[in-house]
Amino acid sequence: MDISEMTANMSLQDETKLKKREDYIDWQEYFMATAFLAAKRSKDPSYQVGACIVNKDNKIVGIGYNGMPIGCSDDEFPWAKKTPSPLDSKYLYVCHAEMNAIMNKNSADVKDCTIYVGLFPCNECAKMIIQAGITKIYYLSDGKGDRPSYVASKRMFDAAGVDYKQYVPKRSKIEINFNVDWDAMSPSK
Ligand SMILES: O=c1ccn([C@H]2C[C@H](O)[C@@H](COP(=O)(O)O)O2)c(=O)[nH]1
Ligand SMILES: [Zn+2]
Repeated sequence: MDISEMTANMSLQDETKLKKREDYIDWQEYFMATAFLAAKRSKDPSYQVGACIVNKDNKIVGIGYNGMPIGCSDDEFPWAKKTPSPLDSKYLYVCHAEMNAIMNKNSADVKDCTIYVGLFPCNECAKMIIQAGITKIYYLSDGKGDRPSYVASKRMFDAAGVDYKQYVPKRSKIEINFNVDWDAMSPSK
């Protein structure tokens, strides 16, 4: 056997020793990160909320973020909170992330699905979640939890048997780096 054959055999042995990566993101990290990525599309200057709906097969069936309805320009409709007239604040117009995720569904329905959200759902979203048949919620923050709207959400979820759990992330951030050196990733190099 010459040296080139030996080297070829060595690398073949090395190849067979290759194990799967260990630092991959798990399903929950993937779904919550997807919700957070969607939130980055939001134009709301105060709260960017994302939602990701997942079925029993771990397939994503809907994604949404808080934004103005179709045809209602992000530049023309208001983003203000406190205004003399309610017509000049965002509240009468903005579609919430959960509602958009449900409306954007790519499956016949979202029955028995799980929704991942950055912020605990408000009462209006709670109604939509219940009516859509979603049975589980993972939320990251319950930051507005003491407000009546959020107390009402919990009351409705408890009555309707919708399970809600705070998602505790394993890591504080997941980075997306578009600057990948694909050649350096090849194990044969
Ligand atoms: O369940 C919810 C609750 C709120 N949002 C969105 C709606 C708004 O764009 C912001 C909240 O703005 P505030 O001025 O802090 O009330 O968050 C949502 O998408 N889902
Ligand atoms: Zn809402």
